Amino acid sequence: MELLSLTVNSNSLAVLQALEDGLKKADADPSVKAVMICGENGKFSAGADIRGFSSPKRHGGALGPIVSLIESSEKPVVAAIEGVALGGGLEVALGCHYRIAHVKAWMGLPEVTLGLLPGAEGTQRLPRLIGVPTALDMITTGKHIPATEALKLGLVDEIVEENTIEAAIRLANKVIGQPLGPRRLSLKPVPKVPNMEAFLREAAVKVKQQARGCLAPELCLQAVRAATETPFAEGVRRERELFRVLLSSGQAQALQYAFFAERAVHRWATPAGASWSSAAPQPVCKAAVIGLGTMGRGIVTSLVKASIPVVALEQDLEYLNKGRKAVMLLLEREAMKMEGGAQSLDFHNPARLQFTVDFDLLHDVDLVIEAVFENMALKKEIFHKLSKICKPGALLCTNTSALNIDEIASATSRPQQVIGTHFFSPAHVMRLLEIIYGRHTSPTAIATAMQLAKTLKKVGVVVGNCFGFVGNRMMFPYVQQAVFLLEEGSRPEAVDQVLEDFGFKIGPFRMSDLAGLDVGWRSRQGQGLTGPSLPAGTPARQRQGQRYSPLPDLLCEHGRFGQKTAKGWYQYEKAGGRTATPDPWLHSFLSRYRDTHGIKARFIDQEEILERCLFSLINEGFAILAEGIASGPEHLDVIYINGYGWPRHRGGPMFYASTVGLPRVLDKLQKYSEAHPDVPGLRPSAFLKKLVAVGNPPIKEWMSYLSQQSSKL
Ligand SMILES: CCCCCCCCCCCCC[C@H](O)CC(=O)SCCNC(=O)CCNC(=O)[C@H](O)C(C)(C)COP(=O)(O)OP(=O)(O)OC[C@H]1O[C@@H](n2cnc3c(N)ncnc32)[C@H](O)[C@@H]1OP(=O)(O)O
Repeated sequence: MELLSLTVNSNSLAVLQALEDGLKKADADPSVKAVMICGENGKFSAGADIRGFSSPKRHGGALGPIVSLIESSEKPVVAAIEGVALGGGLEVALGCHYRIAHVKAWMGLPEVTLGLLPGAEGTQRLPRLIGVPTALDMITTGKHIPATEALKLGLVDEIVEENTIEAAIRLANKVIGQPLGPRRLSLKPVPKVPNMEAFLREAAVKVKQQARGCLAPELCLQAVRAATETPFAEGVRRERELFRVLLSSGQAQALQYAFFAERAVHRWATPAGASWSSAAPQPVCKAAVIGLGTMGRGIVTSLVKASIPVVALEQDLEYLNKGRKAVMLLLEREAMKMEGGAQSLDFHNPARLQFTVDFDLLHDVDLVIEAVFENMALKKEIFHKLSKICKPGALLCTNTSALNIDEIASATSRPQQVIGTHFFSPAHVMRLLEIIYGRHTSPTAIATAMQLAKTLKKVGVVVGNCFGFVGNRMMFPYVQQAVFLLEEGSRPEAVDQVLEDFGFKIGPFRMSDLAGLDVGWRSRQGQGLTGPSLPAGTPARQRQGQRYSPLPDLLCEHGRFGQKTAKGWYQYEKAGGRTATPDPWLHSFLSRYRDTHGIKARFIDQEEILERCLFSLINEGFAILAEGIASGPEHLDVIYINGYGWPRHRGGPMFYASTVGLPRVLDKLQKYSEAHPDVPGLRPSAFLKKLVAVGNPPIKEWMSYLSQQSSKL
């Protein structure tokens, strides 16, 4: 026997044991001259079993000593990397003396995205191999890189287009007898960077800024710093120490929950019994987008990037030309980020992207996404037209953030093919796609929309039809509380600061200025909450017996729409400016408003701001679950992480509630509700009360406490 081949697919304990046994056997057998390590089924390894980290039987630090064992082998060890080599998988490869990869393989150390750091000596070996700046970037972002880039960085020795294993065996045979010392990464010095200390200091500031309260990137940096300051063995000790800190942090649990939640939402189901397991998607070979406003432009860009031919339609030539210019600009920018540039997207080819004002050109598309503004009458008119023009079987999607899917579907002769696809702005960037089924939507339509999400590299989450669906419905009470807090004595910058310190990318007032206050104003006018249709004599701060704040309406009446008018909850340097500055005008406006309404301003502490905003949002989440609008808390959490800037390291609002403890959430809601009896959003939901009454079960058991009958769908 000249060569021993070992397979290492997932780093389960059994695989690790087999790896150790194999290596020891190879070392002891004089007929073995070299060792090749590969994966099974075309994949090297996706790293440690993530579920193992939360298992009570977890086996701490099991992989590092095996990587050392590989490296210290007296016989050359070659890694044959196919598919992926991630996390512990790449660390195993780093212990090998040579690495050879298939051209289509991907590599990375994504532990940071799970709230951890590479815990099998990867933070010490990678900087020695590819240098500190690149290693630090890979370790603190967790990004996956293609084999071609890995070759350029020196992470692999060779890439092949054909059989990786045969190529690895050839390489192993070639290097038999060559000295192994220079191939052992633990013996290499870390390549020098001019002024390493200044480099690391600057990197630490950047990492901290980007982490927004997430611990793992900072500790990753500390581990890499140890590689630059201490001998290998000391660095490994430091890596283990930091790994243990992260492993026991709540953040790692939240991030690992988020990892599995994003995969769980693929397995969608509706209360009527339709599900991913029995529904098959229809192919989408050609699509159309109606409306080239902000949303339509992003959606067209997304489709073109996913290589789906698109017909883009506007109401007249003026709007069409404006939309075309904007789409072309977006596509040029996207193409510049891609390897093949504009050619790879081929968007100047009319077979790939066609602009028109002629509805008849939609006769052969497989899917239409209507993205006109939020006006029910207009949407119904368009859907009526579509059901006459589009071929039978074409999926008719509406991009709406709140409107009733059933009412839109009622304008067509084929409601089973009508579905809501709620994109988030900018639609070519944001990962979330909320997919809303109506009363008549077919399982095939849902499966096709989910497949579309995957093709567009988005996370599709299937939800039921109600005002605001899941995301915006939970957002309403959150924003409402934020505004009530201003009435009672707080300021926009104070509220935003608390929520940004919690980890939100942007607080509710900065968000409102960015989105435009006029959007909500139009919607409230449509609902008769403000504007000319409001009955005379309606109290300023009450609607249907409930507390209402006219503050956002008053700002709109003053022409303060946010960034676009240079004034909103903040002031900006110019119309369209991005730098929010607290506005003295707004502060005195708030004082006058309180005086007018006889409100005595009080100091509101950070705890109250956080709890009233977050717990009212969470409370709505429990109501949504109880109504069967979403099939589990993970769905709500995935929506919030990917669409609303919720800090991923807090796992989403429902996971966060589970970490705070449901009894505490309930207690606080009860307290705030007693203080504000005219605010239904603070009244604890029946489902939350039930979960507390049954003893605060773990999040994965929540749905089992809902009886079938409680679902309204
Ligand atoms: C080591 C012994 C185990 C005991 C633990 C004790 C720990 C102490 C030892 C410390 C050593 C540290 C070692 C190391 O530094 C730490 C790690 O390696 S952490 C893991 C790092 N790896 C990753 O983050 C990869 C995660 N996976 C992915 O990115 C993707 O899944 C993929 C591999 C790129 C494939 O993508 P897709 O083709 O799109 O497929 P899916 O994503 O849908 O996945 C399919 C299916 O597989 C499940 N899965 C994937 N990877 C893992 C994994 N590493 N552990 C567990 N499960 C995994 C995924 O959840 C899907 O299943 P589903 O959820 O749908 O049922």
